[in-house]
Amino acid sequence: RKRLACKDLVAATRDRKLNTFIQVSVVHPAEHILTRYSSTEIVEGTRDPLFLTGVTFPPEYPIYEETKIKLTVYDVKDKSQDTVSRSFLGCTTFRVGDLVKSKEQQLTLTLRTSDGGKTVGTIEVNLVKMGELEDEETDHITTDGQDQKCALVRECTTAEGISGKDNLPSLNAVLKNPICKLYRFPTSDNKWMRIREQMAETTLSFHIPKELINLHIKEDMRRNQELKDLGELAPHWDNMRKSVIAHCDQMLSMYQDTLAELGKHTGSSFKSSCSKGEKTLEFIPINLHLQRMHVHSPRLKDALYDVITVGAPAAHFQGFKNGGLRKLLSKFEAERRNTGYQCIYYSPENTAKAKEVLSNINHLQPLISSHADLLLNSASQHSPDSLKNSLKMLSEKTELFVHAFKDQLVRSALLALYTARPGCVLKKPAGPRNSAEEGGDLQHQDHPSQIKRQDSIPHHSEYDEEEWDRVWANVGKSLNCVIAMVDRLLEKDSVSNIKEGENDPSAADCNVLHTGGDWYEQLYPLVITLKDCMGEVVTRAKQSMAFVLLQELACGLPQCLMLTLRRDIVFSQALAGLVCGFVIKLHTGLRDQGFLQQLHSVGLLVQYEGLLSTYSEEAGMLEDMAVGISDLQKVMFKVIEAKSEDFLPIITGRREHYIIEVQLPAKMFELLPQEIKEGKLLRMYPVLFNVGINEQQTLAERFGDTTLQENINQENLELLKEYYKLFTEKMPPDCLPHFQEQNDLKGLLENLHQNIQAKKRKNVEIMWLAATICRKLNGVRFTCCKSAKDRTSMSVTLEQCSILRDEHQLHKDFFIRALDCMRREGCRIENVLKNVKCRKYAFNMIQLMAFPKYYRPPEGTYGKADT
Ligand SMILES: O=P(O)(O)O[C@H]1[C@H](O)[C@@H](O)[C@H](O)[C@H](O)[C@@H]1OP(=O)(O)O
Repeated sequence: RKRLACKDLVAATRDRKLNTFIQVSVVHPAEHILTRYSSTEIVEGTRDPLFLTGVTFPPEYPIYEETKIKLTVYDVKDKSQDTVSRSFLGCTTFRVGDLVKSKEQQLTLTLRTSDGGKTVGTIEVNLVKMGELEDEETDHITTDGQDQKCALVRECTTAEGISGKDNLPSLNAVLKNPICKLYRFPTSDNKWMRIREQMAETTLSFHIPKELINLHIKEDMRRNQELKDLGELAPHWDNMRKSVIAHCDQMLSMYQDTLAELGKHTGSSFKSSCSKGEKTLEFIPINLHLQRMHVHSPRLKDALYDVITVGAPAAHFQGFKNGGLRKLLSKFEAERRNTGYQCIYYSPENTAKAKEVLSNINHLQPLISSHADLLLNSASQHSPDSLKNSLKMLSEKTELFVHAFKDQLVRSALLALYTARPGCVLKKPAGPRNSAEEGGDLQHQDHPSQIKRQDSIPHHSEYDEEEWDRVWANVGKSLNCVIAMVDRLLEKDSVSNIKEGENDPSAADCNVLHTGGDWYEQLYPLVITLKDCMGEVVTRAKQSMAFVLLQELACGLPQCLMLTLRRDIVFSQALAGLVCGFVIKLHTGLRDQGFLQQLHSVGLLVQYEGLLSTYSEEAGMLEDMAVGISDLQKVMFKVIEAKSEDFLPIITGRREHYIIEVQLPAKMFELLPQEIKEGKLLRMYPVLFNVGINEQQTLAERFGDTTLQENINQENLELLKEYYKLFTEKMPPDCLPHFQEQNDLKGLLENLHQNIQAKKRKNVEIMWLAATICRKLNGVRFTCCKSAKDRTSMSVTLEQCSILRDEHQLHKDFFIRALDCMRREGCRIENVLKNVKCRKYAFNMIQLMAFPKYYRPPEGTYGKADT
């Protein structure tokens, strides 16, 4: 065991009890400058203080044998003040080399007054190691007296400290600038547990938004082109199209500008709380970090607890004057449906379908075309096996293609488009039709062709309804011709092989030369016909679907584009967090077969704890956040083997459907179950529970409205129950670590249900229950407030200490001390510093009075900070 301790502290006035802390400073050999490095917590009312907080030196920190460490002990007079008033008690200095080379790696030093004269106590210095780190080259220095203890740790704080050696490259690509803190807390049986708290930012904060914006640009450019390719339209529709394209182009250049700005960004990979409102950083999540607690307790296996902390995904630059996405989207949809516009109303489902059809076309057409070329290639090589294979692929893809258009929407949109062509005069309006059936409803104000809205889409006497069926069926027919021809060629080939083989075994080879050209020539015209027929279908279907999109855009310009932008911004922030959570979870669960099975057979639970109030602006943030999190359901993950040293995730897809490919080095990829290796898409189950805790929430409860929070919690409880149901259906009954756990989970869910129903004020029990359920279900935990700085810090530290109490036997008398230690000297105060360049949580007394008791930080750690 290795540590460092001080003893028998002397106070200026004999009868005064001491409130002490130790400040650790470093004297670099070359510079001879004293650099304040860190401090322990304050221990009150004793000359034999017991310090729980430790200090760590990152590996890149220049510490050598000649480096000197100065330990200064202070007595705190009044810590309630903004600047803690303290008086110097004594200090001592030692060389790191002396400690490292000492017997048992321990030094006992004398604490002296500043003039170097009077002895005021002693300090004992030791090196300590922690759990799994034992093998690593990490020196730990702790201070420890009979009763006075303080841990100083020299250890790794690169991602290695977070990831373990095996995971290094792929996690290193993602986690950056880690900060480590060490604590030692007593257990209820008077042993010591060691806790390493870590916090790291992630390159994904920028990488994911950039990838996403890139995809939006491509998607929107394609859509703008599709609008242009709609062909000739009657003046009414043409003007509409012009206006839509002008707006869309403007939007596109905004996305391009944002991407260019983000491209210039170098340096740190996190967006600070102060940059929330910056236009160019709109898509970047606020203050995104991994918060990890590594517990090493006697006789128990080491345990890791991760929480991703991030500011609520919200469109701060656009503001919250009119609320957030939840309200804005439903309001917009209602307006679009009810107000008369000069366009056709398609439901959101139909619009989504149109986008899906377009995306299928764009995906399948080039695929079919390349399979058709491969078929011709096989024909020219006269290779029966490869001919069969190419035909199989071609048939499969063509069937998918034909299937993609089997939709009433395409049919009705073709008619609608027909009526929008120049010179179309509708002679014989048909009887009223069900607009839902048709997939569209013409909303008319002063339409040139005199269509009345209530008439829906009328039939045009000259419109040949069957034409589409013919064009569409031609694809199938021409594929059948190709199949028949291939069959014939193969049949002929085998017959001639037998005949020629009977005469001369080498004749089969000659056959290639004689008939190779034949195969190609005979198939070529049929393949061209297939491509032509497909081209015909593609042009029509694309135009009809683009016409549906034109309606969507035209119906609500410019709000609809602003809403898309807002949703993209919020989604981008949420996705960056999710990808970070997924990557880390995958790395930590790589050797847990149960988890991996759960991942591919059920999917991943992602639980968000929201601390936003339902009052004023934060209500708007919560509305944004709820939609952003729910939109994550559209995301699927896939794990792939990395082919290079670039391990960053790759995104493909479009707004309604994204696939994130996470890359693992070969060695780690090998550990995965076959299903995941084969590229099975992994589903996400995001849930959000919010409990406002601050003074604004008090206002909401007294004078405002809390239904937003109640509705969100209720809806998400249903989602959580669904996930649990799936989990019990798909996983073997003994998959949970403890046999009791199944029942525990049921009880916890019931308890959560009751707490949500209870409508109690600031019912933080909801958060604890939801988080516990998430941990038991192997989920990814998130904690969010406006900027993930103050309230989030209170919540994650409380969660950490509660876990230590409930799962690791933290001595109950030390619960509050441990909590205060973490808040005063832990990673989260560093997070505050990182964000606002000041070590103060941005709370005042009045605010804190409104907080639930355990969410209040210790005296002296909060106050006015310029946020
Ligand atoms: O990290 P937060 O809790 O969202 O920070 C709040 C803080 O809770 C509040 O007391 C303070 O007045 C500020 O509004 C903080 O938000 P910032 O986003 O300004 O850091």
